[in-house]
Amino acid sequence: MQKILSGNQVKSLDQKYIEGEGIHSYQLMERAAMAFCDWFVTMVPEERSVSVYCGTGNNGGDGLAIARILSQRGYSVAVGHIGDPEKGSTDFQHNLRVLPEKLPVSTWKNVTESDVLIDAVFGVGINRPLEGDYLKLIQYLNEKPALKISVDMPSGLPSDGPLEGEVFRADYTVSFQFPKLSLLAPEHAAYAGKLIVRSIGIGRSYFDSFESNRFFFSGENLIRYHKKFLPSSHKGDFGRVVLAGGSYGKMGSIGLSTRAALRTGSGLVFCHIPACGVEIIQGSIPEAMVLPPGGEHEVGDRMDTEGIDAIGIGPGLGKGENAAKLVYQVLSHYAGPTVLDADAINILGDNPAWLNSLHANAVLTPHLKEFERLTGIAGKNHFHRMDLARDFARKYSCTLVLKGAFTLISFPDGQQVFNNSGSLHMATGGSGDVLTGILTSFLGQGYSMKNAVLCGVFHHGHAGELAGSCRGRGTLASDILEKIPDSLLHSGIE
Ligand SMILES: NC(=O)C1=CN([C@@H]2O[C@H](COP(=O)(O)OP(=O)(O)OC[C@H]3O[C@@H](n4cnc5c(N)ncnc54)[C@H](OP(=O)(O)O)[C@@H]3O)[C@@H](O)[C@H]2O)[C@@H](O)CC1
Ligand SMILES: [K+]
Repeated sequence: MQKILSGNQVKSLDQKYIEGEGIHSYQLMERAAMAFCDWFVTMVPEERSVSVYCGTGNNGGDGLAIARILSQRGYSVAVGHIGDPEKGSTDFQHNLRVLPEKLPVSTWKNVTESDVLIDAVFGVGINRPLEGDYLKLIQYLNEKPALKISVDMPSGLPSDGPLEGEVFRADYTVSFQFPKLSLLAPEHAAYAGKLIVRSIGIGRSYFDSFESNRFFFSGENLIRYHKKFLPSSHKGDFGRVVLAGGSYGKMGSIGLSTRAALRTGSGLVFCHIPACGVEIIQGSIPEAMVLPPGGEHEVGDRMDTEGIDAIGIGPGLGKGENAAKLVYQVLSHYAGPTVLDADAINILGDNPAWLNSLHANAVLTPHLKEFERLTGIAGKNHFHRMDLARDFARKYSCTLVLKGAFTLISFPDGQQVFNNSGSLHMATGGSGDVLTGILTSFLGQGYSMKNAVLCGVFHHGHAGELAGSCRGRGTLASDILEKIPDSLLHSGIE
């Protein structure tokens, strides 16, 4: 996992690395520019004209190096600068000196129209809202219909906090080494565009001395977090799990969780559902078993948890009297791994005193709205929500999975992990029910909470990407769960 540092820490990290490796700072800048260009050439055909807009700090220095490399690779490139080049940073000036003579350089106002705009005005050094000429430049660029790409950060966006004022609206942001925190906030997605993270070769050991409890997870070494099974393993070893939920008219949700648990490899999957759902579930999922139903249209108010390895509760549950009693029973009488989702979370929000029954084996999977109902606090922005999520997991010693683009996992020890898998096509009804089934399955198979959640959230997103690449906007939650086995196989999990 990659540690996320603040914008202020970036400078010291770079300094430490440069000293540690005995290289010059312009060499690190060259690597950043090279990483950008290696990605760029896979995206943009050579016939497209390119303008690079450069500030006079190191972000602008990156921009100049990018302009040089792209021109060497056959693109027609122009540079537009803003600010006084004479007062530019040392590495900006170095890159200005080594620009090829044929490459046109002028103030930004004199650059002609081109197909692609590269924004290298400000990176992590931004420390106040844009004004004057800088504001005019960004407003002018935002009006252009060209393909827009930001270097490290969209100019105007602070690296670790909410935006104030105008920001460059990128289609893509190529961020170096790790994503800067504010690129992960949903409210900044319209400025960051699609996030690309490229390594500039700074080894993990250089991050050790920097304080940060936030990490970015792209599924690297995923196999390490998975449990190994033996050829002699039998279905009991793969866990006995219960998915509890469903109500009249909402049986599909618990069906999706159940199928997802089966596709994730659970040995035995039981459903605790109302009587009205028995035929539906048994007819559609022959591999699942149904526990004796409690109510006609609603779940029973308790269930037998003897010999059960994990419980997932909430999808389609409703908020009736039995449903609430069942949530209470599971929380207060079952100490095993428990996934609480959807209406189970809403019920907890209505009964805040029950939160004290949460425990280290419990994981909650709210989306933003459910999280708001759970805490009773409407986060001011995503930075506030990140803190609220961290504090919630610490306070109740549980794990919290805040769903969305870059799903945020908060562990009881204060660590937070942003997940990098997933696609926009997962914003469809039932997608969350699939996650509940996956998490319940891994927990039932005996994974630790941390490993179950990292693997579960990653594969859920990856299965969503695979489904989205076949079905696009027509992706259904059932398409996502059908791709779980492919995602597992892709990571080398048999
Ligand atoms: N070796 C490295 O460090 C590497 C760094 N790399 C690259 O460097 C980038 C960071 O570079 P940077 O630190 O020079 O900051 P940058 O964002 O270019 O800003 C420059 C200056 O602008 C000023 N300023 C701020 N806000 C302003 C405003 N609203 N309006 C007007 N001026 C404003 C402020 O100076 P001030 O005015 O406060 O004195 C600030 O210092 C990083 O994102 C990555 O792209 C990579 O090459 C890898 C190696
Ligand atoms: K930039």
